[in-house]
Amino acid sequence: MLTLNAGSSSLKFALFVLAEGPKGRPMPPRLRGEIEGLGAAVHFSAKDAAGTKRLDRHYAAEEAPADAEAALRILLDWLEGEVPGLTLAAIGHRVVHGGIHYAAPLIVDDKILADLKTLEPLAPLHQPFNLDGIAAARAAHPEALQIACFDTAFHRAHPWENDVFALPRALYDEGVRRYGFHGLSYEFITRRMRQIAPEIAGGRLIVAHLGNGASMCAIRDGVSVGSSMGFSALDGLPMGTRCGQIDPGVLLYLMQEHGYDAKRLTTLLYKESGLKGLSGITHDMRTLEASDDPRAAEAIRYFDFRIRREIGAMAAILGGVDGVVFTGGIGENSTRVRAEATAGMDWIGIAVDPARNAGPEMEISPPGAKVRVFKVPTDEEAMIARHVSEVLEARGAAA
Ligand SMILES: Nc1ncnc2c1ncn2[C@@H]1O[C@H](COP(=O)(O)OP(=O)(O)O)[C@@H](O)[C@H]1O
Ligand SMILES: CC(=O)OP(=O)(O)O
Ligand SMILES: [Mg+2]
Repeated sequence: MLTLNAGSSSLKFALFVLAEGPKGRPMPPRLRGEIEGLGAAVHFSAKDAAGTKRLDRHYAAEEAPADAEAALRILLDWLEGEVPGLTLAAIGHRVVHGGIHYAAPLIVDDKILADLKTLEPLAPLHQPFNLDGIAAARAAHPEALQIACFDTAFHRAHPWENDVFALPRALYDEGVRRYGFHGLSYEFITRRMRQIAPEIAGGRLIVAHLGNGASMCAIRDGVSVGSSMGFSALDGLPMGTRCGQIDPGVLLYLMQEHGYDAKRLTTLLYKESGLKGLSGITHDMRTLEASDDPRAAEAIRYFDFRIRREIGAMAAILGGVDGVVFTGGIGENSTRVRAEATAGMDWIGIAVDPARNAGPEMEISPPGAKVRVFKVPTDEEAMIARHVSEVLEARGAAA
């Protein structure tokens, strides 16, 4: 089984060997890796099950894949060389938007693919690549089932007040709702917290998935009750190139005074804003942290401020907080962001211990803290693999 996870700056994958027998859960991945830094400094790395590097390639700008589609072609070619004659039972895809109709993982046929295409305008940085990925994977591996796992699924049980915008009802009925994304990551973290901190895993958790796309989720008793992302993957926190929450009056102003149309607005909001727009340098947090340009520091300052603000909002949704979890490329790796995004939050019991924050342990709050704070690596690939196994098992049981 192969899993594919096209993010806005990366293509992550894992290749699993399915265990024998009808209850065969996937073994640890035989190969896993990512093509990351798309749009910046592209790097393709892969490891085998023993953790041995199989590939570690940095691309020069002129030969680098420009987007997830080009990255997928490189990945499929490389896999073919690595495992000649590879046959796959299933390819599990992260599909960012499932709309109103799709939540549970499912086998994709032409009708479903066409339905999912209608959601492309709601997630232009992801959905087209996710769906082109399904088509390309099907062409390369016609023997495999293509199984879609939706980023919106984990949030579908949102209470009504977190599912609506205060717009006329007909728009809600049409599907203009606050879906929320990064659901595979939140689902993984929810399960992982049962192992790491079972005492609070069923309590009130605030999870910050901070990658090139960034969102936060309020989780009570393992269920999403609030999300910072909404109808599209634009709302909430600022991101690599996306604006995050914005006054809709700004959009009206740009249309009226600057003649912006939908295409121009899409480019502005999805590709030119966020950390990239504010810094004028790059969307990439590593590069911003290494820069001494004051605009880089300002962009990070705004990012951290919005996380603090959202932590306050999530705590209000939950009526208090037992644990805060940082995950995603930035959440897992940036000591600075974790420190600054929790600075001055002692009033709510949230604090990060500087030595623990910089160290290898997952728990980073001071010993005995009222609110426990963690950095936990996410694994969307493992979550996709689990869902794919379940679909295959159900199919086997039905046959
Ligand atoms: N060591 C690090 N310190 C700070 N930021 C990092 C580090 N490693 C990765 N990042 C940042 O993580 C982001 C990518 O996160 P990731 O979750 O892989 O993105 P995607 O949304 O494409 O899935 C980039 O901004 C990258 O610079
Ligand atoms: C939904 C989203 O923004 O995903 P990613 O962070 O992987 O780009
Ligand atoms: Mg991602």
